[in-house]
Amino acid sequence: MFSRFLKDSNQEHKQAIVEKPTVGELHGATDKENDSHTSPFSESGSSKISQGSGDENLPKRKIDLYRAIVRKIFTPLENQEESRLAISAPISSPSQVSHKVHVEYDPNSSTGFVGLPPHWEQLLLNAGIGTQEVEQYPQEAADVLRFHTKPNLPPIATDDMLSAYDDDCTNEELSPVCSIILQQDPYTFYKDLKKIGEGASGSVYKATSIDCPQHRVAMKKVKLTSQTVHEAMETEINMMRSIQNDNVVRFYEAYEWDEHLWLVMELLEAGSLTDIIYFLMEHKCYLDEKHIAFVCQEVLKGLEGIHALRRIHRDVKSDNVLTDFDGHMKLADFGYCAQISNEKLKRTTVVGTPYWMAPELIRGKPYDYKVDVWSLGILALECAEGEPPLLHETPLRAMFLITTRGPPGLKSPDRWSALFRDFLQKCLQIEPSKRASIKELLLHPFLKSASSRKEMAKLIRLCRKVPEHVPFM
Ligand SMILES: Nc1ncnc2c1ncn2[C@@H]1O[C@H](COP(=O)(O)OP(=O)(O)OP(=O)(O)O)[C@@H](O)[C@H]1O
Repeated sequence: MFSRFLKDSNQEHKQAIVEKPTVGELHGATDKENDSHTSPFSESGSSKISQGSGDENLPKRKIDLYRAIVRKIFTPLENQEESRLAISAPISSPSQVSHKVHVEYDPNSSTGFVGLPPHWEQLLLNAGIGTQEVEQYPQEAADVLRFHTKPNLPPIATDDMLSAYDDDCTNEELSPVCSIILQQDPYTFYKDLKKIGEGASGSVYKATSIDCPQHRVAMKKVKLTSQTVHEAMETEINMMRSIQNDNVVRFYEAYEWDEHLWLVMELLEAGSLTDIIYFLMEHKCYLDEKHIAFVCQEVLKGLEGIHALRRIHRDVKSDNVLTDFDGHMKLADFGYCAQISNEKLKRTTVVGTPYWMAPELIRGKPYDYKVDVWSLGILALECAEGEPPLLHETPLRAMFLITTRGPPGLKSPDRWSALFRDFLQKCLQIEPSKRASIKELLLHPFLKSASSRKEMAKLIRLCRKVPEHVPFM
């Protein structure tokens, strides 16, 4: 879901995380002192390393930057003749970057160097990634640039890395998706459409079945502007319809009509977890640990169902956790979901927000189910602090920091239980093999502190201003 990304880019909710009362203290809370807003990563917070030069320093800074890149990213070519070749795009994958892009120093050129793709230079500068950082982490800089400029997701890990779910895998063949897309006008079956959300690809409406008025649904309407859009929707439909899990939004049917595709699904009328988190932030409040444990438990159960089908969600974040007024939490948005058995992923769509992304994904390494575990850890931090780490950074710099710093953590760890800290630490391991599996996390003692669904429903109703005794219609 891109809506928040757009909002974030516009800096609309750039507020420092403050020490806030818990949900239990929502009423009558006293203001507490703000945390100093340090980087959630190690001591060298981003503010300390960002290159703060003004415009007057730009030419020098640019040349320094190029020099760093020439020296470190593009390994010197042994063949002198070859190294004299200037500009030879296109940009290749990072592992071959030195073979495809040759750069040489030219004191007569306005910038100092030739051969560096200009948009790379501009991207680094705009993102505030400084010379020293590039020098220190040349390969990471190359990786994030490659990912940012050519955001094909890296290949999924090969089968021998995926033993975790082999036994209970039910990777059944699905009927072709086109056979379940009805070529009919959805208005024949649904009425009272009311817009409830807007996504990157279209709008989402709630609606009522004409035949069965108790049956209320959510309908995502996407304009079929190209074959790519059609294929992306087919992927989403295919993923959704194959997963029957209480913690995954249910797919009902799809219609193709009048150059639009309509995806009809279960209605989660209380909106996204982001809405709950934002409401609490507006009231200088955050989720209690028991509510965070509940969220983690529900997301883990959803992921367990997805992974059992050898699929990876790849976009776990609060925007994609939908809620209802009975306290249910379900994973939504399968636009990025991937089927493990596909040896090479063919997606070419621009990748969404990077703040929840696992380091191996950004670095273009083969990856597996553990990317969802990392994102769950970021989601838990988001619940605790109102937003994911690095949200104040540009996406490119955030990606760079995710790959170069140690795992993110809580801003004020002392305020949280040892069990929660341990849970986070198990999710947020840089090395995927050291990261806990979904099964291990489902057994983690932190989840024993989870609130009941009823308590969660109470909080959701409070945040959405729906009285407890009123059944929601
Ligand atoms: N099943 C649903 N029930 C209730 N609300 C929903 C449902 N699905 C989506 N929404 C709401 O509609 C909004 C947009 O959803 P959508 O999935 O289109 O977002 P997106 O991920 O940004 O878009 P896209 O998939 O096109 O990238 C969500 O933020 C959510 O609040």
